[in-house]
Amino acid sequence: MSMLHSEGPQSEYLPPYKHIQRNEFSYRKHTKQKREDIVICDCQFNANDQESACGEHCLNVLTSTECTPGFCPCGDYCMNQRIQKCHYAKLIFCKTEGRGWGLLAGEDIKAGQFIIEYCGEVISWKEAKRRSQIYEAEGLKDAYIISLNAHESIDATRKGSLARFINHSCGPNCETRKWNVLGEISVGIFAKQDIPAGTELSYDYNFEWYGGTKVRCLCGASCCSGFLGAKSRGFQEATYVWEDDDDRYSVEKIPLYDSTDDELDSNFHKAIVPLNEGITAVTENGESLGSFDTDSEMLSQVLPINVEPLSSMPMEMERKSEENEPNYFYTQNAQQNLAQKGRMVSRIRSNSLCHNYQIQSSSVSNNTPHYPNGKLKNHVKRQANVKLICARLASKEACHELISCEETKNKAASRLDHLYEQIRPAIEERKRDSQDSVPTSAAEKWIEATCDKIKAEFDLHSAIIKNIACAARRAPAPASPPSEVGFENSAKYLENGL
Ligand SMILES: C[S@@+](CC[C@H](N)C(=O)[O-])C[C@H]1O[C@@H](n2cnc3c(N)ncnc32)[C@H](O)[C@@H]1O
Repeated sequence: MSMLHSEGPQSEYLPPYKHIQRNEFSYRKHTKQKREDIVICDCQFNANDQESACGEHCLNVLTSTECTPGFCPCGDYCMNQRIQKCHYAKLIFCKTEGRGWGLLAGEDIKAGQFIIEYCGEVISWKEAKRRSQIYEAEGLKDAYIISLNAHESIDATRKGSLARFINHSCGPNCETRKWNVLGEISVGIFAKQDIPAGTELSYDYNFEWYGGTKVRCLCGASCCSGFLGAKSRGFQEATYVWEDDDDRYSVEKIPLYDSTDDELDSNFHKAIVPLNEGITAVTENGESLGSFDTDSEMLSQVLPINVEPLSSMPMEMERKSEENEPNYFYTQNAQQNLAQKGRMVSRIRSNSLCHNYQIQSSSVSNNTPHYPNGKLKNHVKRQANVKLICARLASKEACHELISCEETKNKAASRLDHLYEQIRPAIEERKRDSQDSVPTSAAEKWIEATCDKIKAEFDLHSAIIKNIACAARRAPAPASPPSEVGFENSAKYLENGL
């Protein structure tokens, strides 16, 4: 691996990370795709028709599933293996003003085109929460944890692909989409619109904000919500800044950053830059600084970096380097201006919003209530605390009944979540075309599971009411166990009342 050093004050420090092009599974094994789970499409390669080899009509493409090599009838011509084969768009790595590092399109990108996979370590949701807190305590300002599904996240903080550098915008030109790739879900970054070369790439993080200092969003979009994560419920409940007639910019209580506090000592301005296959570093004059090993472990290179503030969004930049470079680092002239970034404990939700869909995971609710003035109600869906209720019930039988109802309800909820995860890629892929993209058989299963869950919730609540209400009525009488099962006669009573 060749190393380049710069002692000049014009370069800047980038915390090192390991560059990976596949998700790493640290807490569980990568799911091995079973033969019976492989769907073989009926496409046939026709040299005169580009779309024939797994284009948009391919059965697998329609369900956001990549074809499996060795099984696809189109063989090497199959165009539906972009994520697994890392068929990424050309990208330029750059320094932005106020938002740290970013990625630019290194070529014209078409609407709908796959750009790059968001790779990192696949970790459990619990671990993601734990790491977020550690990163915050360590003073890490940038958030790189993205949600993968209801139970897992991708952490690109220490290991990741170049997608980790794509910044947030409230009016983004890209979006995340989930794809089934060889038995696992992958998060791909796709263009929402045609993106000219040199434009900064961005997507809406849909931050799940749950603490830490609020960070002002510097995306520059006209529809900017003001802060990273401002649309998330956690943020709204904490600040009430998200109202219809909103005056969110006048919320004095929200601490903002003073960029002068964030300025680093200029002696420390070095670039330790991650490099991967096909990436070439260039100076602002387009002069190549060399190419680098493709399989380097810790991709840390020290490059001279000059930084220029980027004035407008989207950032149209002049390409100063040679054409036909696959990927490269772009360096710009300018003043040092370190990112005005804030600490936050947050996770980026990748496409977890279902927009107009009726189908949604059991834990998602679109019906967040508002007061008539548009202000968000502090709405927390209360869950019955069965343990607490049981602790106050004298009858073991009553406890068993409640616990069993709760188990049924939990099973129904996790079945619904599981089903939702299966159909989510199809829903999210085609969110603008309604949920017709979900196969009828899957939709039927989903409806059945939803009914089961509603019934289980109803059963639990009626069991609670039955046991508490009857017990309350009988409280003055000496305790006597019920003789028959039935609403009146099955009264299991509270020891002390609730
Ligand atoms: C996934 S990282 C993106 C890459 C990051 N800019 C870097 O230098 O590594 C996300 C972090 O970038 C910063 N960021 C991204 N978009 C931003 C925006 N629109 N406004 C302000 N900061 C932003 C925030 O610090 C955020 O936590």
